Amino acid sequence: MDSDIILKTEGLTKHYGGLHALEDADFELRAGEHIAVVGDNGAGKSTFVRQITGVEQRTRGKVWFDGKEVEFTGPLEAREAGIETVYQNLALADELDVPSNLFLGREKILFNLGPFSILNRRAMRQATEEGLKRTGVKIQNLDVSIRNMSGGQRQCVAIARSATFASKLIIMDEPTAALGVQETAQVENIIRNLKEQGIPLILVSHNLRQVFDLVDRIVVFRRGRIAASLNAKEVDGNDVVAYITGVKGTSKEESAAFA
Ligand SMILES: Nc1ncnc2c1ncn2[C@@H]1O[C@H](COP(=O)(O)OP(=O)(O)OP(=O)(O)O)[C@@H](O)[C@H]1O
Repeated sequence: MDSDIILKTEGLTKHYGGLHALEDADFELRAGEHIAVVGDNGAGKSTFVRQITGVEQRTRGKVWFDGKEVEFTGPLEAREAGIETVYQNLALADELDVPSNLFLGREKILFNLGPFSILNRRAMRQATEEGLKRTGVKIQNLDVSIRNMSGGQRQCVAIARSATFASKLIIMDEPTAALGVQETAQVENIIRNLKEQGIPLILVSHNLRQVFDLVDRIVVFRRGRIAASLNAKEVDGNDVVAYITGVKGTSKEESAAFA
């Protein structure tokens, strides 16, 4: 396989009983590339993400990541391999402060005494500050518990967490769907920062303005299939909408079937 390719899927398919949510998806992501995954509601975008991140087991197909064929049995395995995922509904611990949330599940240990281990809070705080600086996330007070933060601030913590640990790939599924204008801009800046650092990204988004602002390539899903893979510089919003709705990229047989 071309060593420039970070992630590749071939014939990736997921059926839920008789429902063909994802069918034969061939997808490639290259080093440093930012790709948007777009499509109508129910087109199969999130299903595609879940098969890559080990959240579900695929029906068939192959996945290669970082030069190896992979079959993650759970999300932790994908994370350990270097894939960080940010979902719209966040997995943050309400009662904990920002550093503790950033290090949830991978705490820095000062003395390893099993369940009585002593956490290295200073090292965690320092790493948190570095991570936030690197990702451009501004959080006034790191000691405040997540419960007292706005939706946007929480989302920024989740994104900072993935950006801090992301070694090889970040996947964001609708990261700004629930955010206000300012918070959306902050998340978009983090994404630009990741691009500068050369960290590849898959961004699932319904926001075409955002997509054109941020990514190199746009992959359109329609009825569980990849309908197009477009260079963002060579197309406009009308082209993308035409693929999303099936005006373009639909075979004659499919048009006839749905006529
Ligand atoms: N766990 C599941 N069990 C059964 N059907 C499912 C399951 N998850 C998704 N589906 C179905 O699979 C299809 C694809 O759903 P998916 O969530 O991947 O779409 P999507 O493109 O992410 O849509 P949205 O933009 O609305 O999030 C839909 O018809 C959905 O109802």
